[in-house]
Amino acid sequence: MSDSATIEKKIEELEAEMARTQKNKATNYHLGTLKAKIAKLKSELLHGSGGKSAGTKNAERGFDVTKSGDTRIGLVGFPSVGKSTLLTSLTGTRSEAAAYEFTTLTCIPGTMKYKGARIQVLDLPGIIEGAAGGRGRGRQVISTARTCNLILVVLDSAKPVTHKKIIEQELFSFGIRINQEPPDIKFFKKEQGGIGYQEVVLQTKGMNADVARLVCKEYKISCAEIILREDVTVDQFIDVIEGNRAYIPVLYVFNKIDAITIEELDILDQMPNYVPISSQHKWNLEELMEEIWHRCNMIRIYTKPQGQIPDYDEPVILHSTNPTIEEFCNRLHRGIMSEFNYAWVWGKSAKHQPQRCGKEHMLCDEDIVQIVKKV
Ligand SMILES: Nc1nc2c(ncn2[C@@H]2O[C@H](COP(=O)(O)OP(=O)(O)OP(=O)(O)O)[C@@H](O)[C@H]2O)c(=O)[nH]1
Ligand SMILES: [K+]
Ligand SMILES: [Mg+2]
Repeated sequence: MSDSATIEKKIEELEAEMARTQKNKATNYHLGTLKAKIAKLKSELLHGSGGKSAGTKNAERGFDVTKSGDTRIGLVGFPSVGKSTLLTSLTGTRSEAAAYEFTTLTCIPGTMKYKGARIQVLDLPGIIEGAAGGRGRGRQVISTARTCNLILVVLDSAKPVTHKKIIEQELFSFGIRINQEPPDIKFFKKEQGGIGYQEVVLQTKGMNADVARLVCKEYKISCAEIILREDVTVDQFIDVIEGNRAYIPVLYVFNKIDAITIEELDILDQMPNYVPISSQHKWNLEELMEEIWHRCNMIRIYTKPQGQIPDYDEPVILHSTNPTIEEFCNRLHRGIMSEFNYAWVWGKSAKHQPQRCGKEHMLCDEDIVQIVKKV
């Protein structure tokens, strides 16, 4: 048996053992150890023993496409669901589309402009079950997906919904955590002093000091400080120890709605996080772009040169994770910060119109900013 087959067999055995083990207080520790063992083996399967996590090793590179624009989104899905047709509809960049599977064999980038933002869209080869484990170009596809700010999981409306689960599983096993925030856990290794464990919030999902120690033991960590600041699962704790998880929002795109009945469409329409479209007929693309805009968490800042009206055509795009004046200046052009004195701000973030602000001030969508330089 090959190495990977041996590991897969071990994982299967452990998973079977987990399924047999009743969930209760007495088995909690045992389940924690099993989970840690499985996580470790899976990581070994993906990255070879030594078990370093996804994305760090050179061998684990995605397609070599330079990042451009204000944000990056990736099209991930089974073959022939219409990813390339969608890229062409959204960006105007032609990516070959055809009725046979695996038409696209590499990553094709395009750019779509929306609300003044330049959004890089990556068309990717189709993936199938087992992609993360090394089938086809799957690993390269998912490595590339890890570099995106948003993943569009493209589905064929007429195909079984199990496809969605399979794609999610593939992303998951490559360390991508979809539509969830990184858990609020502080974890760092120390030179000595054993395992320090603190709960800031009452734990109700299986975590406690003993489970934490058992999991650490599995990872051969003997000295570390652990502070749980929210109610977390053992899996979330393992994610933090493994490190290198990518927390990425996902939007589900149901394509080819022209091929289903109105009744079927009504059902799809009620699902959260879904946008039904037809990329071929360009149906509902406006709603899709609006949803993309929301999930990319971008904000538009208009610049106002002294004595002139603001430039509404070319907003500066910031990510709402870091919407400071300093970031705005750096986006305008490097070097501006050395001349920065203060800024006038109009809009939602200003307490009065305009407000005089320093570089730490947090901006809101559609604020107007005028930079005043040192004299
Ligand atoms: N009816 C219908 N067919 C579509 C739609 N979008 C794409 N197609 C068709 O579906 C087939 C596959 O489209 P592609 O764009 O090549 O799909 P893909 O996901 O890029 O496929 P791979 O690159 O092979 O993974 C083509 O025959 C398209 O014309 C749609 O909205 N409705
Ligand atoms: K195709
Ligand atoms: Mg394609």
